Amino acid sequence: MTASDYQRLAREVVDPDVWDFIEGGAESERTLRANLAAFDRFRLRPRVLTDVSTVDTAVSVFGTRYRTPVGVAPTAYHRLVDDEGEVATARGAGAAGALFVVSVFASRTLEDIAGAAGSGLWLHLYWFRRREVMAGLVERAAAAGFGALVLTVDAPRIGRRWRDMRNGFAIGGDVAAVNIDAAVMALTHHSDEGRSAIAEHAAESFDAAVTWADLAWLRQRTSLPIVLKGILTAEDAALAVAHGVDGIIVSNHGGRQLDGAVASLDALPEVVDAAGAAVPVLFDGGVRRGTDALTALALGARMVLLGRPPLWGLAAGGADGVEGLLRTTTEELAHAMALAGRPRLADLDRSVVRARPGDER
Ligand SMILES: Cc1cc2nc3c(=O)[nH]c(=O)nc-3n(C[C@H](O)[C@H](O)[C@H](O)COP(=O)(O)O)c2cc1C
Ligand SMILES: O=C(O)C(=O)c1ccccc1
Repeated sequence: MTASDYQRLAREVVDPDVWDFIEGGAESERTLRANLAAFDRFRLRPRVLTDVSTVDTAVSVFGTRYRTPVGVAPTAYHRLVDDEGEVATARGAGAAGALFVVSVFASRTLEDIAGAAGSGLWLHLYWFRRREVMAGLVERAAAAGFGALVLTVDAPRIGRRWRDMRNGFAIGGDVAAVNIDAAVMALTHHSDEGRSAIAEHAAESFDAAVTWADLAWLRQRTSLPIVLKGILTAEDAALAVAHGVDGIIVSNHGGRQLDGAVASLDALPEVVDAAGAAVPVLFDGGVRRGTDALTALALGARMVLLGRPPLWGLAAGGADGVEGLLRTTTEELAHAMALAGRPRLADLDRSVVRARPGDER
């Protein structure tokens, strides 16, 4: 009935090393915990007698309408938890009318995923040293009907995730990043205790030298909207707008990158203020309930994305599990909107929330 029910069911069926990979964060996992705790420092200010007989959760981004502002964040290798992988996720998200951001490390082809999608898909990219690999992906994404590109900018290298390093975590069996040249991917399958194959692969293949100026290269290659994922400061939000990006995702990568980084929710207001009305600001990190989504939307997010919860849904029940997880969270949001006296997303603004008494800054 709730995300935590899916989490409990998923834990029973997922391999323990894969579970650590999904659930874990970087280093002391302080930012991972902070993402969740941040929501508890806000309280809601309900209004009454506003006619909440119908509640509308529909939202448009880049000209596409979604039935819910709760979408799926990019997460790698869905076949680790379900044989159909991203194809099942796409079916589930489509049935819920939700956005699905497909990871460049998806374990099904972009074309198969697009064939199963019933709602919008965006493609996430890391900046690879081999730019021809990126160029090829950008072309395929456009041909397959993806609606935007999401460039993740908080991972010039992969965070130190002690759980994965202790486990010698590697992508095993017949799971693979099938959209990327096998030669680029070889390292990902080599398991060695004390090291994470994913981190080693990234060190080889990601270009840590990219800067704002390089965005022009990507801009030149596509007419798709470009969204930067992993912005946590007003300074970088202003630079993003100045460099012509079309959207921003406030994110600390689910606490998997810079440990000690600000909780995602705490970064949201300054990014929204710096971006102004210029570009949509989306949000991820720690959203587990409808009231969490309501809080982030009230602080200015156009949409909220879920990282781990859809993987719980997928592991627990395939496409139906993803759909159920998204529907449940959306119903919780609609319920909270009704009880808060704000039946439309356009009614959500900062007057919906206040700091918990004792936590005023
Ligand atoms: C298993 C897993 C894999 C992920 N893979 C990617 C990825 O390939 N690219 C990316 O930008 N973010 C990736 N992320 C981060 C998510 O997109 C998202 O930022 C984060 O999970 C949101 O936090 P939440 O899990 O608290 O909802 C991954 C997260 C998890 C848990
Ligand atoms: O981005 C991540 O969090 C992540 O886990 C990952 C997965 C595969 C390749 C690179 C990073």
